[in-house]
Amino acid sequence: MATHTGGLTATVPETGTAAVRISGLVRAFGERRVLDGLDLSLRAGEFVAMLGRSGSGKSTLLRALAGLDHDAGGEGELSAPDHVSVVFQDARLLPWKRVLANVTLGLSGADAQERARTALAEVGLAGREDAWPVELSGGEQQRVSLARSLVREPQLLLADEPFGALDALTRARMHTLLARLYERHRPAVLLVTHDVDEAIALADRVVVLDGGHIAADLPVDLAAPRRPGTPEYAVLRERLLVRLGVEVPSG
Ligand SMILES: Nc1ncnc2c1ncn2[C@@H]1O[C@H](COP(=O)(O)OP(=O)(O)OP(=O)(O)O)[C@@H](O)[C@H]1O
Repeated sequence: MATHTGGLTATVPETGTAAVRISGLVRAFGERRVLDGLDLSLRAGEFVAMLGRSGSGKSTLLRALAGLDHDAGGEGELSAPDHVSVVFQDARLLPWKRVLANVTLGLSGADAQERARTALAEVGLAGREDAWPVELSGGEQQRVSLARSLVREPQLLLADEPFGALDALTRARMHTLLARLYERHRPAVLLVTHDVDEAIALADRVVVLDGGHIAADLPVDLAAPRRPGTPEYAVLRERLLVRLGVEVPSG
């Protein structure tokens, strides 16, 4: 199956090995080519974190992958699975629906409610099904958003700075939760983050978007648990920071 949007070709992968295949992707706003011949592939079940300076085009890429960029008339090829789910920085829950109804929204099947309850239990929110979104903390709302995504068993989970608005302690808890959910469900994940440590903690590979293309693509070959403080961790962290244009003090 293939759909065409302007010059951009979107297709469903033919094999189970590649969840995402992007080749020569161009996305321009006016004269400005935000994505400029971008190539990127994700294997099925692979967890990739994407870093990049503000305005480098990370959200633009995610929107294209999620099929949300209706004006995309760029060049290149983009191939993504049928079942894609997106988690944003804000949970985007419908305030007039209770928690369970937010998770079941758009779900079909007689067991939709039961699946939603299971997903809520997985993110630690059993018993909060009847709460209104406004009654939940930011971290709890983001957990509902994760449950809403995972109950759909996506082949590809796109996450756009999902923990960026949370405090450090809640963020650390969310890392543990996401790692556990990933192990259980095994979607391919593309996580956009500004946090180098978050990228190293969670991903199999970290890519840096710069100048409209993937400027660095580094595997995270660190033994678990990945703790800051080991020489290998420090080397990878520094390479990424340098690639992001952050001055790293020597010595
Ligand atoms: N609809 C649009 N119209 C015009 N310009 C846009 C549009 N969407 C994005 N851009 C521009 O494209 C560039 C990349 O934006 P994008 O949101 O993808 O960056 P980002 O890397 O996600 O940034 P941040 O890390 O700050 O969230 C920015 O300069 C932005 O102004």
